[in-house]
Amino acid sequence: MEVLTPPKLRAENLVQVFNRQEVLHDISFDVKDGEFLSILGPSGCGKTTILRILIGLLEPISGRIIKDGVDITKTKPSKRNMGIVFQNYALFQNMTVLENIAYALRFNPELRTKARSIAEDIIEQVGLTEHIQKKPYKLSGGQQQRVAIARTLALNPEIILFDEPMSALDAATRLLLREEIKRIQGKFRSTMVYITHDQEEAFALSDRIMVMNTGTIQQLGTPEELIRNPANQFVREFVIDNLQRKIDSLVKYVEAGR
Ligand SMILES: Nc1ncnc2c1ncn2[C@@H]1O[C@H](COP(=O)(O)OP(=O)(O)OP(=O)(O)O)[C@@H](O)[C@H]1O
Repeated sequence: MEVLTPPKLRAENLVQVFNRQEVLHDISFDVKDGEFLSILGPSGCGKTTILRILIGLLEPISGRIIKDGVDITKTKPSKRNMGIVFQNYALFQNMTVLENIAYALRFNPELRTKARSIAEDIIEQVGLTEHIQKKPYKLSGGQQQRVAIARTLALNPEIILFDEPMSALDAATRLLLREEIKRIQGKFRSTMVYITHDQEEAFALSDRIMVMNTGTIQQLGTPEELIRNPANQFVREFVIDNLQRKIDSLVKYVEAGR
């Protein structure tokens, strides 16, 4: 007999209003344990608002957040066992890489006594050992973002949320960091929710993609389902046509070099 376990995370009928404008219209979705789910959509469609509600920085006007079957809608962010990686890294510039990570651990009673060794271990795992005593401003954008990811991983959260973590980086660094995130997910098996407006990034990283526009879910499916069976005109244009244009320009570029 199949045992029904609740999803790792469930958003139920979320509604959000800013300045009397409804920006999220009855949003419901599940994230499975160990899944990499991207939320993909154009600027202003409500992606960051969903993320802020998931982590507890914002209370929805109505709707619930359920983690492992437990209602956490009113639980403080620090008690949700979730981590977040922001687009601007949010590192302390006056602290070294090691101090940045160890500092995050100081607030966790179970981890604080082992802060230094946990920090050193995680820094090694993301390949930053040679930079361990450097201040963030001495590092490239990609390296700084790896420090921010390491800091989140060090706290061993069950769920990691990413808010457009690559948007400040150049194309080559984005590719490298994308590989790094994929590797980290394979290794740590954490559940990840990743916000992006970049179709290629969502397709490269995700088990499933939730496509949004103007505060509504347009489609939620695997990359293959989206390609084979786009739910509507918006998904066709925003996702499929954009990807096709990228492929076409790549082909032209390669042919021009022959
Ligand atoms: N604190 C706020 N006060 C007023 N309006 C807000 C606030 N936060 C977001 N909004 C509005 O809510 C809508 C959704 O914003 P949100 O930041 O969630 O979109 P997004 O998809 O993450 O966009 P982007 O990719 O540009 O960050 C937008 O119209 C935005 O202007």
